[in-house]
Amino acid sequence: MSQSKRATNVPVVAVVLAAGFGTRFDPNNPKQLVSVGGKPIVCWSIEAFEENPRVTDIIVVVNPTVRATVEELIEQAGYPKVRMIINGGAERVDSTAAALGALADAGIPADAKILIHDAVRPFVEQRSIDGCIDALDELDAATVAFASTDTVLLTEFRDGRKVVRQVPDRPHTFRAQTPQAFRFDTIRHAYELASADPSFHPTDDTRVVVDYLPDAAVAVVDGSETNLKITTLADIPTAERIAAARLGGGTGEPSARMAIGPGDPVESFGPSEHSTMTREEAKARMHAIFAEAARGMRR
Ligand SMILES: Nc1ccn([C@@H]2O[C@H](COP(=O)(O)OP(=O)(O)OP(=O)(O)O)[C@@H](O)[C@H]2O)c(=O)n1
Ligand SMILES: C[C@](O)(CO)[C@H](O)COP(=O)(O)O
Repeated sequence: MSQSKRATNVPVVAVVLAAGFGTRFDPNNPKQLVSVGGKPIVCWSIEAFEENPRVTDIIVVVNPTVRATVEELIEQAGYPKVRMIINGGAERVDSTAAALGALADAGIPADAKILIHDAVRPFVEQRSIDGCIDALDELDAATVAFASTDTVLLTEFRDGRKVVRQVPDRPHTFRAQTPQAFRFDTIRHAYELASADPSFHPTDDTRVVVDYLPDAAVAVVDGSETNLKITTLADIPTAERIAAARLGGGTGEPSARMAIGPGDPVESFGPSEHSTMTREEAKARMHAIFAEAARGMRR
């Protein structure tokens, strides 16, 4: 655990991955744009990080299908921490790689804390976000996860049919959730190593670290049943129930806390988790710092 020397007062950047095509949901109705509780799913996810005072910056990863709408939603809401919207790639891993490239181009410090989140997990708890940020003071990687209540079966194909290969002890099995959090240099290094392997198609970022940096322990941070990933249409009624509970019978409109005015101070990009800037200053800083990355994102 040589991480004890790592700085704690560093930028905390949330990467919201919204570049998927929702093939299991409805490819003609991008799930990240679907409203639950009257609010688009991608907005719930962005707001989870806007509302956490320790998160300094947010970047949103999109695909061409949703780009214009996501841009409009962000513009309308005026999310002050959103620094850039970049194009993702064909698979989730490509979208993460695009975000890491943009952050490198922007000169993000090596020890920055990067929280990578599925846009389609709209109800992540603040305690899980905080847990990730705290865990990175101890280890270079962390994932939110929820203990499995079912026994998990590892399977394989044998003689043309699927059979059980192994039954791990249930107390050791967890369902991976997001955010998954890393020191920037750790996840960059893992992705560099993985990029040399064209047959590697991980569905999450933790696996990239586990497979390519086996010495880097990944902390497990408490998730929740409500940190649901909206995968198919069948998840929508559950999502509506969670949204209703969150909104406490309200309208589903963004909370007063989100209605940040142009001159209001906000927690913003900087070397500190505690620095404040006005929205204009934050935007100006964004343009300066991310100019290079912005050119790359429009490739
Ligand atoms: N090329 C991709 C694929 C996925 N994602 C994001 O990764 C998260 C988790 O992915 P998943 O639920 O699998 O979403 P989709 O890839 O959209 O769904 P499907 O696999 O059914 O196509 C989502 O927020 C999705 O937008 C992404 O940014 N870029
Ligand atoms: C990252 C993830 O949310 C962890 O549960 C998940 O792996 C993402 O996508 P999937 O393709 O639906 O597994």
